[in-house]
Amino acid sequence: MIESACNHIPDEGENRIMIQINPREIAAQAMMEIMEEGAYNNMALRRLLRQNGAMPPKDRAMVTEIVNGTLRNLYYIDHVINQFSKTKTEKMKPWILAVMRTAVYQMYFMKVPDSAACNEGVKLVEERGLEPLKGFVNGVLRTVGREKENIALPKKGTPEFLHIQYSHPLWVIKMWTAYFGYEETENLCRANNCPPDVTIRVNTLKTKKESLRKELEKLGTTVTDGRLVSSALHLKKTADIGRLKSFSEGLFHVQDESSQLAIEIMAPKKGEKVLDLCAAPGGKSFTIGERMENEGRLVCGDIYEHKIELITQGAQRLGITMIEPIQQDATEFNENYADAFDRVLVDAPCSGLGLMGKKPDIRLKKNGDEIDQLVPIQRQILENGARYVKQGGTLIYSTCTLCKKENEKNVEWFLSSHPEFITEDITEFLPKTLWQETAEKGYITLLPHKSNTDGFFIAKMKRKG
Ligand SMILES: C[S@@+](CC[C@H](N)C(=O)[O-])C[C@H]1O[C@@H](n2cnc3c(N)ncnc32)[C@H](O)[C@@H]1O
Repeated sequence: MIESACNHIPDEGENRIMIQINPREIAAQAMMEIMEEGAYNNMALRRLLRQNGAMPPKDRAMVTEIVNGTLRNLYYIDHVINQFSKTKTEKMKPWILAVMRTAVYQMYFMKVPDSAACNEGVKLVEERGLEPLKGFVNGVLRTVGREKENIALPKKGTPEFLHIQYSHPLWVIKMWTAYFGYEETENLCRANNCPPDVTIRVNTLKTKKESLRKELEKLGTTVTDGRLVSSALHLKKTADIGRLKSFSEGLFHVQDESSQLAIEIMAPKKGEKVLDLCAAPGGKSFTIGERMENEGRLVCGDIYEHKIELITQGAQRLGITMIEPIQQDATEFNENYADAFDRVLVDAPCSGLGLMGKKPDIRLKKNGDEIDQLVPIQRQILENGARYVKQGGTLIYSTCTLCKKENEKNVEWFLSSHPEFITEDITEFLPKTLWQETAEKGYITLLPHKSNTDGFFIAKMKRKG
């Protein structure tokens, strides 16, 4: 038999060539793809970690920490580099910039000795054939290491200070200080810079919270209860979630408590007819299906065909058979749905500014222009969604953004043009710590530093009977 390279299993003790994968190189590569090629942070990371699957867990964790941390602190890091480098960051070669940024992150935010971060950075420059720039990188990084305590920052109390100190886009800081005030904005930005827990929703169709908790704890994961919703668990020190047996068995799905709360407020019931108009990748649909005990009708639409597959796969894993995934553009009216649903969810496409803690690359990829394009789409989807609600039925509007134009203003606009809808007091669904005056008026804005969730907006409206 001819033995192929694929089925040859080496004997014990047979010499094997071990290829060392350098986690710092993988991190810099991810940064280059995210910043230069516009790759999504989580996708670039996932792909590079998969391609370098031989890396031990400790190194995988290091790559993730360097990439997420560098993105989370990018404006600050660039501010530091630009203070000590004659060539400014926008003029640097992409690889040099990726190496410098990740090295400064290690020096300033991880407990990596300056000399190690600097030497490793210089090695990465050499290995990519950029030898002539070794001296430059070495010089800037050593100065950056020496001058840690002497970083000049914009004046405290200005938007520019928050922009650099907490690495959030200046336009967002200006918008938030106008909405929430300076102090609240500072607290919000600070909370966005703390690496978030992984939050999951227990699949109540398949298991109980306590038995899942025990299973996860056995693997060394630290598990704590949700703060807003009883079916939520927070996980720390968890391995790659997707590889857990409990995940493949469909005992939970990953979902922030803000999204779980939106469905608590929606309060779907067993046997009802429910429509989720912007459903992919399916998180809220899954929670709805579980709450409905898999009985009734649950139509889940999204405009993108490839995303429909995510809903189908997730529902299969979780054992939610009632879900009817469908590709459709929610801005177009569907006559078949008119007055047909007890509850309709419009979890609208939005600017995502509430996700800056979890997805730090959002800070770097938006400039605010998209907001004016999103508002008419959100309104059109709301307009159609309203027509699908039965008399006496419920309409939920939610977004994962902190932007009045997309949130409160849209609800105000909707109510002013739809006298057949009224808002519903949602206080009963909120823990006391989250009570806000607006809850009585039917809506709530979740701020990460107050609710320990993503930034999120939920409004509940009822069609008069
Ligand atoms: C905020 S995400 C929804 C998240 C989802 N509800 C969940 O909990 O997993 C918004 C979704 O709206 C979809 N979308 C954007 N424009 C749409 C449209 N015109 N019609 C339907 N879906 C749309 C996007 O593809 C995206 O998946």
